[in-house]
Amino acid sequence: MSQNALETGTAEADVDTGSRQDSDVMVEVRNLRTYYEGDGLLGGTPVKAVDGVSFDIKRGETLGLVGESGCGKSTLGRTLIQLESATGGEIRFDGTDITTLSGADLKDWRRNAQMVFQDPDSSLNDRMTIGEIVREPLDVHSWKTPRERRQHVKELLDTVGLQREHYYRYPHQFSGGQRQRIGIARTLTLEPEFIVLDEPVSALDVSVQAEVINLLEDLQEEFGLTYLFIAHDLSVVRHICDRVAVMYLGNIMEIGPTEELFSNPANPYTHSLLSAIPEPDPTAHKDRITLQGTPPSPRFPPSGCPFSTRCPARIRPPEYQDLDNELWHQLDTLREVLRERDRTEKSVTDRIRELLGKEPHFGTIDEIYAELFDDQVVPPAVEEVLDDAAELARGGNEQAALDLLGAEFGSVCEGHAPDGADEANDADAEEPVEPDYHVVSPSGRRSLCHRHDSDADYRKPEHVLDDRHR
Ligand SMILES: Nc1ncnc2c1ncn2[C@@H]1O[C@H](COP(=O)(O)OP(=O)(O)OP(=O)(O)O)[C@@H](O)[C@H]1O
Repeated sequence: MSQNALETGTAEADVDTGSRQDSDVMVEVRNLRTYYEGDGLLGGTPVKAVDGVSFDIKRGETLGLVGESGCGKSTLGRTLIQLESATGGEIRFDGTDITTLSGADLKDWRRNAQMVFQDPDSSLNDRMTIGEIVREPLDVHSWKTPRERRQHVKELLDTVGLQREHYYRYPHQFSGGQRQRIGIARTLTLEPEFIVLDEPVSALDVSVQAEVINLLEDLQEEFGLTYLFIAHDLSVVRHICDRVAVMYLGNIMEIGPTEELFSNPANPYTHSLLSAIPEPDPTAHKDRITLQGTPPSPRFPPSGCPFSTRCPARIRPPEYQDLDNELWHQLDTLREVLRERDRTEKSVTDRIRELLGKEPHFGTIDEIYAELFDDQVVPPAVEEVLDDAAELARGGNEQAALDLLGAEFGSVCEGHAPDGADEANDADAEEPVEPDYHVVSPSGRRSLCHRHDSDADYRKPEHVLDDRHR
């Protein structure tokens, strides 16, 4: 935990209010979107890597960013320091919207924000000495005299636990951990205030990871740094981060103080993610939540809540409240299977197969039904819908089958994004609209889920998830 956060004590209580007046806030992100333009083969549909996120980062804190591979963590980190251009929204650093900077202003600002990469080798040129590598940003910015630059670099080598003599050596003469230290020294040359750490220890041996983490913590304290810490390893995140943002399909699903979020998650996606952490005590009872299928393509995100297609706590329509859990799960699986087939058809390979008049290698709808429902007692009302959907699918109209199943078994989760995120994700909106997250704890922790809606009488996510394992 950062010194700053410890000293401010109560500061976390208003951490997610998004108040522009809060002088402790360094970075304000509002309705940020970063899309990668599609290529011609996929009809020019952009990849919505970051799709309308809003959050603050406080000065001196470490904000963790977690989520499955491909959910947009790196893109978000890269956009925050303008290595990627935002498609829309705002990123305010100390009040200045940096998405509007260009030319000399942007170059000047870049000194304040740097990035440490997962693979130090990618940022270390093997033909340059360590001194040259670390000094390069100073040269680019014509910082002071060459002599002062050399002196500064040698001091930095000291600071990151290397030796001054290393100045004249080459990257290949160093171990992975030392190379990451070199990358960190280079990051520090221009005395940035904000650093994006993108999986900074994932590529290192476990024994070295702790050393580099300790170094990052020491540097934060010494220089008053603010970190965005992107990581897969949730135990490292729990150790180092003051707050955590949980990302799914380009959206932030939950954000709040680390310990609280880990010990009492609110969002169904956070529950799922945390349930995958191995339990140190093998006798402890813990149910792993296995999510169905793979995350949807960020080119074709689902309507409504981004997590709706895989959410184990998806809200049911009132008439199916009492349907057997297992059967409900199988109905969800059927929809996911049909969606996957639909999505797969959108791949380049299948488009080509289609053009060549070849059949995709899918099982028939009857085979899928047999696997899913042969062991189930299916009430007549459900059976009727299933029969109609099967008929449509057999006729080659799987999208119509999906629509029918969606109309019958779908719910508010698929109809609307929680709390105004529909508007937040409206790429045509002139002004950024901040999604109105539910505040789920006195600390100001926020979560994006219809089940938190106090106007509706929904059961809490954790109760629904508990039931699934009974
Ligand atoms: N330059 C690019 N052009 C097109 N699509 C991209 C580009 N970079 C990333 N993507 C896509 O954007 C989405 C988000 O990728 P990103 O790397 O930001 O995710 P991530 O959460 O950091 O993943 P990982 O944990 O695997 O690094 C993915 O679908 C990815 O394929």
